[in-house]
Amino acid sequence: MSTALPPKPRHRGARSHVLIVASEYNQEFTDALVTNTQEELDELLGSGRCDLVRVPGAFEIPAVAEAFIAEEKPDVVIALGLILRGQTMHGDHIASTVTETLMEMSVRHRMPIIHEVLLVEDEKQAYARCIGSKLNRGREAARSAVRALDTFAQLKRTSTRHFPSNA
Ligand SMILES: Nc1c(NC[C@H](O)[C@H](O)[C@H](O)CO)[nH]c(=O)[nH]c1=O
Ligand SMILES: CC(=O)[C@@H](O)COP(=O)(O)O
Repeated sequence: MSTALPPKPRHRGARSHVLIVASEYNQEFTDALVTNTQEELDELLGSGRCDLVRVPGAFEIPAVAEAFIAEEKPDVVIALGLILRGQTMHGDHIASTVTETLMEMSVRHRMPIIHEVLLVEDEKQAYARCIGSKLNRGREAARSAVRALDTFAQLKRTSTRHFPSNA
């Protein structure tokens, strides 16, 4: 287990468009994830556009993110959700298919998609990651998004092979 959040990055890029897609299931925890992500983004990015879309459960995150990517072309997507392991494998199935789909989308669109759709054993683990400050995955998501934005912006500036519109 990681016991420390990544350090706060310093954003060097231009105004960015961030899209947060967050599920509502386990709402006490997912609302806290959203709030922590938004607060950290405000601090790190300052200006820029940040849209928030809520969906019923984690399973709905990839399809809605895909639709918004096609329509709105954000610079980065942050996926937030909380899957509490139940008595069956249902939660595990959701977690693995969401993980695989988000990765596939990130590679296909060549854009950063930050994955904080958490799979936890119990409410204690959920509290520590969504509400507590030490392991907060909302804060972590925002920091990862800002770092990824800078990495992709740098790549776009220098690469004409991967981004032919630079040529
Ligand atoms: N059990 C959890 C779910 N289940 C709901 C699914 O994500 C989905 O909405 C449903 O199967 C209809 O397609 N979702 C979570 O986000 N967290 C859970 O713990
Ligand atoms: C309904 C769900 O998605 C989830 O809570 C599954 O729980 P369980 O595995 O106990 O049926």
